[in-house]
Parts: sequence; C-alpha cells; structure tokens
Amino acid sequence: MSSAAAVTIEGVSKSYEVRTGEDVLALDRVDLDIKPGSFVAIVGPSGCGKSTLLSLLAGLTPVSSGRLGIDGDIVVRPHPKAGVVFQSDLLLYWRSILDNILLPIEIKGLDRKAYADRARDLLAQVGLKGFADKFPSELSGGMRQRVAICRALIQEPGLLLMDEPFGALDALTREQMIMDLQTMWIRLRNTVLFITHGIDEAVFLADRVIVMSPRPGRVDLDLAIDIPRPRRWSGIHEDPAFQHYVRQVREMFEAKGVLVAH
Ligand SMILES: Nc1ncnc2c1ncn2[C@@H]1O[C@H](COP(=O)(O)OP(=O)(O)OP(=O)(O)O)[C@@H](O)[C@H]1O
Repeated sequence: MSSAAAVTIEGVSKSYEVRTGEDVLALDRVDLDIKPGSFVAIVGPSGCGKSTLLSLLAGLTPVSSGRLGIDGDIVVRPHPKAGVVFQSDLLLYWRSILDNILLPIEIKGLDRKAYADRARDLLAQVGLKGFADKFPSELSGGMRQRVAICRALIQEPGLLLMDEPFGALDALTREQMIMDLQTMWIRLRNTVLFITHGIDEAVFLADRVIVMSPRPGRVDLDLAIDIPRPRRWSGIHEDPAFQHYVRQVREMFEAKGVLVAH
C-alpha cells in the first residue's frame, strides 16, 4: 500500500462569505502536525469548523490563510494520497457495489480490471463478501457505509479523512463499525483523521484526540491516548484509563460552556 502520509496544518484560518456579505470565521489559526501512521480524532461542538478542516485537507475548499501540507505537498486540490469518507455514503444508486468501489479508479483513467480483485478483497474484509453485484438500495445503511469505506480504500490512501462516518448509523451498527475500523487500521497503519461528535468513539479509536473550541474553531486540547491495542469496546467504559481521558475531554467542554455540568 502507499505509505502513511504526514499532515501539517500551519496557521490555517478559513472564513466564508455569507449572503449578507459578512464573513463567518470558521477556523482561526489552527496548527497541527500529524505523524504518519497515527490515528487522530477531532471532537468539537457543532459548527466549530470540523468539517471545514476536513474539506480543506481534502482539497475541496481553499484556505483563507495559512498552509496545509500532505507529505510536504501544499494542498491546493485533492491529493492522490488522500481518501475521504463522509457521513452520508454518497453511493451512486444506478451502479453496482463493485462499480461504486471502482469509481475513483475510472475517474483516474486507471485499469478497472487491475483493481477488481482488490475491490472484492476489501468487500470480504468488511464482511460483504458476495455483495459485489448488488445495488445500494439492496443494502442497509451500515452496509452502504462499509462500501463507502472500501471506495475510499481502493487506492490504498496513505491518509484517510473521515467526517463523522458513523453519525447516521444506529447504535449497534455504529459499535460494530467502530470495532471494525480499529481492526482495519491495525492492519493498514495509514494515517487517519477522524471527525466525530462522540467523545467515546474518539477516545476508543484514536492515538490522539484534538478538542476544538466553539466557532471559530481553534485547538483547545491535544490529548495523547495511551491505551494498548487492540482495544475492546465491550468493557471499555469501565476502564479507568478510558474514563480518565473521557473526563478530560468533558471537562474542557464544560470549561468552554459547550457542556453544562449537573
Ligand atoms: N459553505 C459555507 N458557506 C458559509 N458558511 C459555512 C459554509 N460551510 C460552513 N459554514 C459555516 O462555518 C462554520 C463551521 O461549519 P462546519 O460545518 O465546518 O462545522 P462542524 O464543526 O463540522 O459542524 P457539525 O459538527 O454540526 O457538522 C459554521 O458556522 C457554518 O455555518
């Protein structure tokens, strides 16, 4: 696979011009260095600029100031090493599951046949062996999101950008997907940037949890998570180390008025 990518975020700000002509500052001078092969989760209140940061890194939106780098390349367009998974699976309903996974290959003008076996392998790895010829409407929400992950992984991205990928799933499916993502990542060891509202999934999955302030988003807390892997979801909520990290994140949210302690 392509090697894990390094990410540098230097003094990045982003403002949007809204209809009234005013500027909305979404991100304010964010600095972050992400080591190759690390799993970083970003948590923050709604509207703090998490999706904006991901969209900037995906090369889908330009920065207002500052610099973003992937393996030393300044990001000005989608980087070949980056794969993206959004909250909604964005599968094309008229294409089979296999054809959806191979879409990025077709867009790049690469040889479909050379990647078809890999697509089937990926499907098997996410528990969807035999689904290649089905259509999105025949799959559940969790299954479709697995397909979206396969589509992001087909080019073996050194950097996987995930924007609340499990946000739309029911609780049980989400739990299964969290564990499966850990298993997949232990195998791949690529760099993952994972955006979520869920403090528990951030602490469970990540090596490092970044807590963002309410808008304009800044880094409020940068927390290294030292819990051995593989981590087991069942029982993790009783693990004192896990509880300690969750408490630190919650206390930061309380200090910022994002959560009110009772
Ligand atoms: N295209 C846009 N045009 C104008 N304003 C935008 C645009 N995209 C985002 N914003 C504004 O920028 C701020 C940050 O939005 P963003 O979607 O990045 O936040 P978020 O942390 O991902 O929120 P959520 O957790 O609710 O998804 C918000 O105030 C939002 O209204």
